Amino acid sequence: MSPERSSFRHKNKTKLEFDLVFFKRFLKLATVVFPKWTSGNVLLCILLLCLGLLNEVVIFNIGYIPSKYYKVFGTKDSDGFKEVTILAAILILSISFIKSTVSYITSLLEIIWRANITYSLHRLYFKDAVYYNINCFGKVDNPDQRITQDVERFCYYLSTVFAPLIIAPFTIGYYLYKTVQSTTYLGPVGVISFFIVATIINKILMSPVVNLVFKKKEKEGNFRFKHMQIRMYSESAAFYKSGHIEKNKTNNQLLSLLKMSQKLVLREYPLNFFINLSNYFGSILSYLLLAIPIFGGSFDSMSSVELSAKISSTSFVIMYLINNFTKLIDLAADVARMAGNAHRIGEIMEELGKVKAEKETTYHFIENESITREDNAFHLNTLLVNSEDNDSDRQIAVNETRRQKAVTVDNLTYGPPQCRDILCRNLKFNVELNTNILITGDSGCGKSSLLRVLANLWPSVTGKVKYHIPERPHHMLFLPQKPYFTNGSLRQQIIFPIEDVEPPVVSIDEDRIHQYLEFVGLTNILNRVGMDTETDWNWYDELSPGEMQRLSFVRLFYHQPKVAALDEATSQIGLEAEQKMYLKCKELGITLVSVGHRESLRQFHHIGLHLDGKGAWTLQPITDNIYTQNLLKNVELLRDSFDFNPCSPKSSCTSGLKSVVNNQDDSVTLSGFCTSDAILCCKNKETHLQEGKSFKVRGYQVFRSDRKERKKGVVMTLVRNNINAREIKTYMEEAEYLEIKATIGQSSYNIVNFYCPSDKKLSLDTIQISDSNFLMVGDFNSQSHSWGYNTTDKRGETIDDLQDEPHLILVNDPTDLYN
Ligand SMILES: Nc1ncnc2c1ncn2[C@@H]1O[C@H](COP(=O)(O)OP(=O)(O)OP(=O)(O)O)[C@@H](O)[C@H]1O
Repeated sequence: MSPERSSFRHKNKTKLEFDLVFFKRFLKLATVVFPKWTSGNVLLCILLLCLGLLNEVVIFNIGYIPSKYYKVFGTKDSDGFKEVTILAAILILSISFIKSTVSYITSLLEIIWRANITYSLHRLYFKDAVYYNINCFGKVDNPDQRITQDVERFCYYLSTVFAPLIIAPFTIGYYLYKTVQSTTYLGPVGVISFFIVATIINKILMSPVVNLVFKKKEKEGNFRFKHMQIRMYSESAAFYKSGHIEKNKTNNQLLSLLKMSQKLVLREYPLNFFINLSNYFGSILSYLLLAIPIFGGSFDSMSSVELSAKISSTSFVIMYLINNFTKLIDLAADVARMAGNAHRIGEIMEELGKVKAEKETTYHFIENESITREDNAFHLNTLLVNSEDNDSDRQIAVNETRRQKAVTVDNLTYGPPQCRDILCRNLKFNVELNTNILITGDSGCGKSSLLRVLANLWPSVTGKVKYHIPERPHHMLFLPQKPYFTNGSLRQQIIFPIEDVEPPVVSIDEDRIHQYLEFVGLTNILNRVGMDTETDWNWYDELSPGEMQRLSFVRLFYHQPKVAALDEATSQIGLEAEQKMYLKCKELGITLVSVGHRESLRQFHHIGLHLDGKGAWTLQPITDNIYTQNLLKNVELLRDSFDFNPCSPKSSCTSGLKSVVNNQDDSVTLSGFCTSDAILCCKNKETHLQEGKSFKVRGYQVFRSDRKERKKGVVMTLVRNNINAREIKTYMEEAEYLEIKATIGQSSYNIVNFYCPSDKKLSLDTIQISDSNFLMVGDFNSQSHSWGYNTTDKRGETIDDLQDEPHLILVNDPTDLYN
């Protein structure tokens, strides 16, 4: 939150005064400061009260010591002198003990109160990401400063005024009684009237001070924030050589603070003037009060000696009473500062309560549902769905899933909180395990915002997000656009957001962490800082942006959540590293919801969600990923280069591309080979070749299966001569296929050339699908929405099912439907 924004938030604020609102807030704080009557805190206050009273008694007696010395000196009473000296020594010891104990208890109370208030604020602040909402959207400025500094100042001023305030009723009561005894009603009435008038004037003078203390605190926060900003982004600022601009901006913040401080001291001036006036007026008030009976003739009957004695005794108690009242008036300045701070804490407490309540009303967590395979499958290559599509059947097609659902986004409309802009309307989709989703769209269209809504950071306008998995790090983890690191050791960064155990447990995790650090290329960091060294630096200053992203991936690999939301999590690392990270996620079975602009990300995702930023969206299977494009290109090359069978039409030679590609690490290499100028392999069906009749293509090895009874011939695969290939299976019972193993570089690929005439059984169960590097090309004589037909027939369903389990990817050339 920028300082400008924080001051904007306060433009419409009502004036904060020493009024009812203050008393309400103060009472609320009192319940936090004194949670129970029996708490140690209350006992300390009682002890403080007792010591305060004792202090008054001792001071009172010390006041008599000089007169006692006069007396013993006057009578040359040496025994009396010793007694007075011993008494004086005891009183001095007592007062020293009492005063230092009072000071100790006051400081102790200050610490306890600060702890109580800060813990209470932390409880509200760190609950359900309220800290995020209050910092981004809350209506109070500088929450951090309120919690760290204003609470400290409030407790300091409270502890300063607390002891005098609790003792005052007792001492005032005692001296009132004494005054009544010696002066009848005149003394007390006069002193109380003085106090009432002084209090009213004080209240009038204090209110603007309270408001200015509040505003000064805000300016202090803004000034500190500016320095914090420079501290956090010093390198970026230095690149811009922006020292002079930042100096001006920081000086402006300082100027604004100084102006406010000036205003405050100016407003404090009349208050201090009145406090001093009250003090000195109080010192002669006793004589003014005595003047009334003296000049009124009440004491006319007394002799001058009696009158002197009367004046002496009466003025003594009145002065003591006045002194007690002026002590209270003296506190006015501190009370004003305490009130200013109390307003700031009270306000943030109220705001935290509001934000927390709002969060609780928009929280839609659903406990793990039992999910049957039947109702949870997702047709990967299902129909394209978009926000304008009102055909419920088509939408059902998308939502009709056979995979395990992790998150359901149901009719979601969202936009920035407290803002009328809508970023996306009526969004519907499921996040399903093993189906990666890529969210794309222009900058500012609401991609990250969607993740914010998924993470319950932003409320939805309508619709909801349902979680079918718990929102815990090993089920669902978010890697935000700006990587986050807490203070602490390297291990603590990796296992975050789980807390480390003290001392760190050396377990199998240790090996895993080392492995992952090595995998992402961060062993240098481990060597530099060690695993458990408590660092006192800021991780943001120590790591490069790319390293921060790599370290975030170590965190991801460590937790291995079922679902991870990655917000441009690879934007600072190269394509090769990006591929490594994504493939590792696949290996670890982490389903990804990624936000990103890079084209290279498409290959790792199955569904694309595109947002236009104006409310519209489209959800589309990603079939034009890199592999597909390369393979389709390959088909084109194949068509242009060869006509293997002069008897059959050219198109049947290549039969479009209805293949099933197993998307594993090395497929990139395979697709690379396929797109190279040389065609490495190609397949054909219905060769029209007679059994045993020789057929050669220059530069290629020919693998074919012939069948006597099929005039049209069967399947044939051609492989470049320089590739090591061998036939590993020929199947001819119902459908017919030929499987070869081709070794390219370090990798081997199983390539199945498949053909099933329409009158034959599909026989897919006879095919052994290997874990990786598996390519199946064929004509299945079947129809499915998955490859662009309007209907799905039985065979289509069977083929849809085939891809599910081993996570095959169906690649389709939509322009060649018939074949
Ligand atoms: N805290 C916020 N308060 C108000 N508006 C916000 C806030 N955060 C983001 N926005 C606005 O919401 C819109 C969507 O922001 P979002 O961060 O989702 O964009 P994005 O699509 O992820 O963009 P990019 O690709 O640049 O990261 C933007 O117009 C942005 O200004």
